[in-house]
Amino acid sequence: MGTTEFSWKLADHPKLPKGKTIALVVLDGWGEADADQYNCVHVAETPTMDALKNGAPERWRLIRAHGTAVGLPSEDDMGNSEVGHNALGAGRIFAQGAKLVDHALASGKIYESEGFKYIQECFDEGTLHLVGLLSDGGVHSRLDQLQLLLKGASEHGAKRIRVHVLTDGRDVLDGSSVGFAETLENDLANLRENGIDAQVASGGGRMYVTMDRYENDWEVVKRGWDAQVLGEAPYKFRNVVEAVKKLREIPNISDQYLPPFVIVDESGKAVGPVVDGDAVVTFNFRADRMVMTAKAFEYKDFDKFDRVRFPKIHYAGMLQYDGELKLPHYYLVSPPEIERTSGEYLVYNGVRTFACSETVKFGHVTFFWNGNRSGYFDSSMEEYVEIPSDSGITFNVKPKMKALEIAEMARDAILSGKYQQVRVNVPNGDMVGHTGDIEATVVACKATDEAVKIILDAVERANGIYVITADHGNCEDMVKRDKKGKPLLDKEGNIQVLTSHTLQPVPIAIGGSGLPAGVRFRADVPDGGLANVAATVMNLHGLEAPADYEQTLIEVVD
Ligand SMILES: O=C(O)[C@H](O)COP(=O)(O)O
Ligand SMILES: [Mn+2]
Ligand SMILES: [Mn+2]
Repeated sequence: MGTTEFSWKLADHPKLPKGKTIALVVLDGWGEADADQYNCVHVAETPTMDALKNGAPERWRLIRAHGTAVGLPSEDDMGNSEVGHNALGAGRIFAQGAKLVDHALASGKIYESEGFKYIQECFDEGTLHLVGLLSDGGVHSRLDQLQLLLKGASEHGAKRIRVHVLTDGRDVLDGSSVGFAETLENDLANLRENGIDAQVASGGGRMYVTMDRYENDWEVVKRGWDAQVLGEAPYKFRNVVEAVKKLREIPNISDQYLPPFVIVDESGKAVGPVVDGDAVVTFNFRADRMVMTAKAFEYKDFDKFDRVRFPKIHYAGMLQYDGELKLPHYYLVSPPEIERTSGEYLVYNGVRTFACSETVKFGHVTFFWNGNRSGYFDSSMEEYVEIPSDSGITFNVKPKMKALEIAEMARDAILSGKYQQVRVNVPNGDMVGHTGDIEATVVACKATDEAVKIILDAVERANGIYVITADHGNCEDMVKRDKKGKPLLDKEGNIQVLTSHTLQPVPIAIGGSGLPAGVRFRADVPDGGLANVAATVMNLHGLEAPADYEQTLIEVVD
């Protein structure tokens, strides 16, 4: 077999010119669904997006954004930002964390990993702490994986286990945390019957405790640290089911935002603070919302908040969360090796890139886009700008978020003539969609559309090209439905609001005054998905995509 030497240099596209400015816009959580009153894209005034859809059928289409198209275990798995932006940026489909963890647990290989052996060293004398999101959402973690890990760890020598739960209600229905807590309690009771001292030790809602991302608000991580490590929290309960039920009674408190609590014994003492000699595993496989906590557990020098105590522990992540920082050092399952991403190719092929979003999505168009790698490939060729997000609020309060600021930043970057790729994420449809506030989500969709308009106007002025797409669905369907698509009602006859992502496809539109005539979507890639976008964009930059990238969505007809 002959080998050709690897080169970062890409061949020129035979028909498309180099040097065009491309605006690459990802509308977070913006899928395509049938029109009804729970489809906020439909309800909102969205003239710009409507014009793209209704204007040029050969330059607007739908692409797949969930399930196997983005490396998830099954077609029942909704898409999410991590796998979506990984696919968009890398141009290929990688088996993702959810799937890799499934395999490692099923084969037992997880227990042979260096990471597991490292935490196992603490099992004789210390406690094993498992910290993570308690739901079957499959976006950051999965309950069945936690269950297997609990069983496997006890079979591999863990004698004392403490679980620190984060309630969800964002990737799953609000209120479902009670059921997940009951299931977990039941599993831990079974372990206790088998002589393992296993209990829930602390908890809190994922958006208020521990799972912040991109350093938006370290207070969130601190609340988790205080409850999990120090055993201190404003609420104390004897068991997790009671905790979740009682805290949900607080007005305006949902699963996502439960305040931190600790479980105490009959004398009021926390049952599971983390102390010297313990092992800690963060069992989420998804990276973004574990990086900050991983730093708190791992870094000796740390100044983001006062940890009060920094116990000598053995810490491992379910996966390694940041490939560049090698964080954490120990992990139970190797993450997908997402290399040779489109961003890295571009810097070797003379394409200057500008990437921007607000804090809550900033890492999506940088870190996720580049294969879960922080930092620049080449700072002389790239500029990443983060617009600070509002913190300490739920985004239904300010549903316009920073869409306008992001669009203006993109506009200025396009008009500056300094960049050939201007890449942004507009977060509103997703971030407001997750609150379950339908009225606010309609406002979010309108704001998104206005942002797109600003960017398209700049593209026209710069004689550039636009590629408008999304990473997965969310705001286009805000109600839980039965198999026939009919909204499901709860016992009181109210609709069940869907705070999570969806299984819907997402739109992709191309155009702009700089788009050469004759460029259109091919008809022979009907199953195209997010991973086909990278080759498409490379073509629009006048480059052929690497041979192993998923095929381009476009052709040029004479
Ligand atoms: O982390 C979150 O906010 C949700 O679990 C998933 O949303 P995202 O994948 O759009 O970030
Ligand atoms: Mn997203
Ligand atoms: Mn989301």
